[in-house]
Amino acid sequence: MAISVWRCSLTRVRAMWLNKRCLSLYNSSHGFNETEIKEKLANFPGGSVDLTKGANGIAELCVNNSSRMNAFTGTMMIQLEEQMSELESWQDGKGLIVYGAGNTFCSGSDLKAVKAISSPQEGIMMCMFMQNTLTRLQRLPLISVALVQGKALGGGSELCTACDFRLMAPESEIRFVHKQMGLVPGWGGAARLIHLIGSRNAFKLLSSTAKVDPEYALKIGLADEVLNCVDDRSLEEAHKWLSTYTKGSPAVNRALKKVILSGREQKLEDALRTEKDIFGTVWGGPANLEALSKAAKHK
Ligand SMILES: CC[C@H](C(=O)O)C(=O)SCCNC(=O)CCNC(=O)[C@H](O)C(C)(C)COP(=O)(O)OP(=O)(O)OC[C@H]1O[C@@H](n2cnc3c(N)ncnc32)[C@H](O)[C@@H]1OP(=O)(O)O
Repeated sequence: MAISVWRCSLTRVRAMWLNKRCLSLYNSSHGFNETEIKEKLANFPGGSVDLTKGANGIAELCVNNSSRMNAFTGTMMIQLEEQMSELESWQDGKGLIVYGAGNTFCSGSDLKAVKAISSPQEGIMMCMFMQNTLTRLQRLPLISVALVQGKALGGGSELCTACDFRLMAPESEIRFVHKQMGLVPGWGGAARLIHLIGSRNAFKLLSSTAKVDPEYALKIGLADEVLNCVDDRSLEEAHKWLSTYTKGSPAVNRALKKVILSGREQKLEDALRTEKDIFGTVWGGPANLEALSKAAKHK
């Protein structure tokens, strides 16, 4: 009995490890040493990244370092990565809301930590670590939405581009300030921004470091909705907005996200084949059989 439990958990750990390797961009073959960068990041503590998984299949991920406008310390970067593993294996999950504590979103990486990680080699390691994590966020089998209140700056603006959708509260702003810091985005924000708003608009935002307010974000397709509320009520509003898209069973929602991801990331022929495979996982499944038994009419 004990041996079979041990074997089972070993298989689960191995599956999680393989899953993570598949979903990430960089591994040891790219010169990436995750253990080394995690040891380095652990030297910069403070704040937390808190995950709450709701019984309705919607999780909330809170970037929480309010005395520093929710800047990412080293330990928060590690926690964000760990929360991705938790969400990847959440079979009942359908949606995710990413938001910041204390009515602001996130002011990027903690400048105190960044100063201490100033060699290009270490910078690249941190960049690979965060690209891996944000790529895993983007590839979660959940519909993800960033709730931007207050400011999303630097790495914070990059974080919000890793979600499927962005909701902006009144008076909020998204700002790619990297150029003013003598940098370019490094957490994958430039590549994702181009996909979202096209290279001309992305070029303008990155080179001007302009503040993007909710109305302009909506106009260029960076935001999906401008909310009416601020404070705690905006989280409620975000739940309501997301619920329009997460109706139905977790299995169908997750399958839907997978076909969107393959269409987004793969060549057309490969995406079509993936779509066929995913279709096979829901055809004749419980949700499909239930809908057929009701002889649904879509009036
Ligand atoms: C690839 C990502 C990229 C990288 O790491 O390579 C980055 O993300 S670089 C970081 C980009 N972010 C910034 O440069 C933000 C700098 N901060 C500001 O511009 C302002 O603080 C602002 C606009 C976020 C807020 O201004 P406001 O006047 O409303 O508040 P305070 O300035 O008084 O801020 C309160 C408190 O928070 C500390 N703070 C804010 N941001 C950071 C940060 N990124 N790292 C560390 N600490 C931060 C700020 O210093 C204040 O603390 P205090 O002890 O009172 O000085």
